[in-house]
Amino acid sequence: MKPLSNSHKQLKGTLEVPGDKSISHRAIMLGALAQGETKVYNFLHSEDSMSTILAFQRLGVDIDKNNNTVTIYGKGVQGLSQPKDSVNMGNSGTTVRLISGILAALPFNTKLVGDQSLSHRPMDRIIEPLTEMGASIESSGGTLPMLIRGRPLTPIRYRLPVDSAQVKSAIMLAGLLTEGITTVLEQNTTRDHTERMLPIFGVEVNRNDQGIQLEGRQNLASSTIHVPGDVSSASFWVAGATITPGSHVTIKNVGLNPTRLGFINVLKRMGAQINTEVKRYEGDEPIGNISASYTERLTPTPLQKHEIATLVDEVPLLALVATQANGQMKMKHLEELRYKESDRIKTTVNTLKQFGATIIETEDGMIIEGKQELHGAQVDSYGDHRIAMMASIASFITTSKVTIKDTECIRISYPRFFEDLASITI
Ligand SMILES: O=C(O)C1=C[C@@H](OP(=O)(O)O)[C@@H](O)[C@H](O)C1
Ligand SMILES: C=C(OP(=O)(O)O)C(=O)O
Repeated sequence: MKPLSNSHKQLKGTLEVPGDKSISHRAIMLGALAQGETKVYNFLHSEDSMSTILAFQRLGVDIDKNNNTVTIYGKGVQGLSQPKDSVNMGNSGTTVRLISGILAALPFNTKLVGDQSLSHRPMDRIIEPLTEMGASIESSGGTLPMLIRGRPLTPIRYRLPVDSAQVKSAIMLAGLLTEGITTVLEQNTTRDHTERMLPIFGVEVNRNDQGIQLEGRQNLASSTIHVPGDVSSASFWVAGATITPGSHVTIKNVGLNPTRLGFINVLKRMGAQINTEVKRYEGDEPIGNISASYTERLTPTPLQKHEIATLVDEVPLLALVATQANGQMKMKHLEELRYKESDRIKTTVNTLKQFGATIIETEDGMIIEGKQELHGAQVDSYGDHRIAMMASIASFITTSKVTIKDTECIRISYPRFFEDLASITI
């Protein structure tokens, strides 16, 4: 139980958020496939990113972690070997989906398992294209546990039926270990960290109207990765400052990759006072600062289908912000939210309803009435880190105390969330 009494308090100050989760996962994976020593700086120390380190250690790769600096002693693709036991993916969808692309093409068998939430999430979205490449994957009902019998694959040209960077990356990683050219076509742009990081390890990736193409069996050279701050973590402070009177926050050294900026773009469209400034590049990733100030008048705006993937993890927060906009906000095209750590359409609607919001669930989204005064309540995190953090931010605008059941799950992506919150609460 976490009690939060933040009514009449403000968010003020400057902070840095921990390293990007998506980039941290990918740095471990590509470092493990490369030949030689790869250093990863500002690695996200969290349960999800640890699931990736532990998985590659189980596959025979030596990895040292010293605070937020990780050293991977890659021995090339040959450095990976059959694990003695099943490998636990914990709560991490990114770990299981990306690693499956690698394991499908390697000459040994691996059984992947996960926690209760992950065991309910759909894996058919990767089983289907990988099977088309010739993979042998056993799973009952398209969920974990999954037995992957690795073998040589054939390349494919695949049009993604869902806007998912995890599916795209799984196919690219399988293609990387497969003779020939693999092509992935997207309906809408999803986060492109895999495409941006592969060239840093010496792999050529072509991106044009023909899709994303890569030639398999290219050797990866070891590299150095500096992970930017996670813009999804920064979004909690951006949302908090935008809706809480008197607030102003600046988040420094955060990733500003355009495929991740949907939440900030939608907030700006609603009239929010937010500035972003790219200061430098690390590898091919833009890094800079974000500042956000309280905005009294926010105007609702419809969400476009093509922008959903660029804000997919920020929807619970966007719904909270929408309760403070002047009018009704309809959010559609959100069916992917049903397949996250919780059914985030349901859990967002239930949580905001408990705070007194007028909000209804629709098949593919929600309709939110604004502007509403919210009151305190005791709410459940549903074991979902993003719901727990959204409810914590809500405590700044509720008229009374918010208590959140099970905030342990925040360790999945942002272990020092409450320390950072305290540092900018006045
Ligand atoms: O590729 C990634 O690192 C991620 C992709 C997204 O999932 P989908 O690919 O399922 O949309 C996102 O929700 C997740 O937090 C991280
Ligand atoms: C959906 C998320 O992550 P994953 O799919 O990796 O579990 C998330 O972090 O919100």
